[in-house]
Amino acid sequence: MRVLGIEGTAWCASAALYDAEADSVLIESDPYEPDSGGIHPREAAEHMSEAIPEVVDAVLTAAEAEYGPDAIDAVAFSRGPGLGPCLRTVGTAARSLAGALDVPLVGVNHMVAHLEIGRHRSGLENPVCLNASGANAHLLAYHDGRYRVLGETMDAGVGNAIDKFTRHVGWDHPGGPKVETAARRYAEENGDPEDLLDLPYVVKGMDFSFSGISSAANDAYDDGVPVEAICFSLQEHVFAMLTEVSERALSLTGADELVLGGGVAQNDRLRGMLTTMCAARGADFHSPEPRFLGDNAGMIAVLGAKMARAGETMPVPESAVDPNFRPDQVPVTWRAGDVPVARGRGDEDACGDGDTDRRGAEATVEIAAVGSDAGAATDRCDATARVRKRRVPKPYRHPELDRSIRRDRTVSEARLTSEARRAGVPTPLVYDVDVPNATLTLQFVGDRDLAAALDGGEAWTDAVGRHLARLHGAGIVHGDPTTRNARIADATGDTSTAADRTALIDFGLGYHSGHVEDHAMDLHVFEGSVRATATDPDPLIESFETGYAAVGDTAVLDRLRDVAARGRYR
Ligand SMILES: C[C@@H](O)[C@H](NC(=O)OP(=O)(O)OC[C@H]1O[C@@H](n2cnc3c(N)ncnc32)[C@H](O)[C@@H]1O)C(=O)O
Ligand SMILES: Nc1ncnc2c1ncn2[C@@H]1O[C@H](COP(=O)(O)OP(=O)(O)OP(=O)(O)O)[C@@H](O)[C@H]1O
Ligand SMILES: [Fe+2]
Repeated sequence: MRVLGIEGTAWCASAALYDAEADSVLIESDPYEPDSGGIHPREAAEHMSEAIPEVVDAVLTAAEAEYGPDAIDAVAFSRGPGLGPCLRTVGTAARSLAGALDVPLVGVNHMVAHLEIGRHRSGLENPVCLNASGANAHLLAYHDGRYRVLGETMDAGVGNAIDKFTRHVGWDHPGGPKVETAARRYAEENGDPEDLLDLPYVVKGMDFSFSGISSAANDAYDDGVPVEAICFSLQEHVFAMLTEVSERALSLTGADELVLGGGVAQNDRLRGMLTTMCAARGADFHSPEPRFLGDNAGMIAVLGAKMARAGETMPVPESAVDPNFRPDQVPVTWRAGDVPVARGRGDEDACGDGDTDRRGAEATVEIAAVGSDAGAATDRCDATARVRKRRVPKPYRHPELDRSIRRDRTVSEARLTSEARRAGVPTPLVYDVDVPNATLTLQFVGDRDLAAALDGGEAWTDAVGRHLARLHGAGIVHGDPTTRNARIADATGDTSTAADRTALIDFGLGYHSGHVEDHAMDLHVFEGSVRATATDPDPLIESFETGYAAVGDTAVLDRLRDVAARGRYR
């Protein structure tokens, strides 16, 4: 099968020919380069009108020269997300070409194409995918016929966040490559600088935010901080955030493969951090070659071929473009029969057979009976046992950022675990806090992570809802309430209520806030983790919300709807 792909969601007018038998890809692209500032939608659309026919013509001519008049078996195009006027130009071109050639039409989701190209090029079967592009940033994993969004930016796309800073300092679009060059020069000239600017580092579960860091970088520039120093710190913070959430996604799903995609994936420092993180976890990492990273029609043609083969062609009347097309709206029929990536790791038995070590995304956890050395094998996993949780240094992170993150999270985890307990939320007792070693000694709670008991676990999710409501009532935000950060006791024969046998752990991302928005974000994180790992998430989410409503403020549930709707691409 040979597919002609067309891309033109924002800046890159591109056409490609994918020959599936030979696995070869020919790409012709013509980028729009704004004279000043960022992308102007009207200018971008004008560029598409001129450039799309030219790149399509070039590819079609080359195809027919090589394969004759029947060179093309299908036409694939980017249906969204992207800028409406650009998408419409591409859609019109694709429809008329499919009509003229009398071949089927395939409407491709641009974000799914960014991730599928990594899977295709690497041969990795079931990876977690980090899309780091201009207008987007999200983590995706295949589960039950869809790519689920495990985490995403709460505001700007990662490239746009960087470009916002370069516009402020008067650099041409795109700014990302210039920041990379300036940061590299700064590192070389200063011999791996020890100091970093103190910029916002915001992760909430597997979601993250860039709006604060763009503004802080602009302010630093206005205050006279050298621009290269800002570029260096900006990269260290932004890419560490993306690497941290990727590690959380691997940990939550139990996956051991990661692929990277999108224009920002061309950045060496980002690729370096992800390589280091994956190596430390024993996971495989792949990032395709640069021509498949920034927007390009090659990835559209490759996914188009997979979709066409699975019968995912569309009649012209149904082929309208969609500027807000989300990756999780796409039925992933070309992977039918694949096992879900989200296996859930919580089914490891933390108490059995001397399995005393656990490894989360951030910390190593050792379990020990009282009186024995932490780390020694034990069968005493009851409430008298202790866990020693140590936040290990992360070699991918700049050492100063790493130190401050581990210290701050250790301190807040100790404080908030105790405060939550005083507010009536079951949490472990805190026995010891060793700040220099980022180590906590905590009471052992529960028998299993909730992640391992989700099937039919409505009573447990109801309990988590109640506990979060009580926590929020006390002005505390958990910050990372996933199914791996709730422990349940179901093997004790205990007849007390599920709420009494459900405990919250891991308050390291917690903080004080009475804001409805912050409380709603906690609910959003929990529901995201249920959706990512449960076979049948809806009843679990329903009972979670019922539990929350029974104890807490229903305005938070109303705001949750807004938070979920806002996690759409701007
Ligand atoms: C919807 C679609 O139109 C959009 N496309 C898009 O954002 O273009 P993409 O090619 O994936 O990414 C462009 C971004 O990638 C950044 N970029 C390119 N090279 C970079 C580098 N070496 N370091 C950092 N950022 C880089 C640019 O600054 C720009 O913000 C998307 O995929 O979100
Ligand atoms: N107090 C505790 N009682 C029983 N088990 C615990 C306790 N603390 C941690 N664990 C176990 O260790 C695992 C990792 O701990 P924790 O979540 O605190 O670390 P983490 O590195 O932040 O992990 P993650 O990224 O998975 O949230 C938990 O999922 C749980 O199984
Ligand atoms: Fe893109």
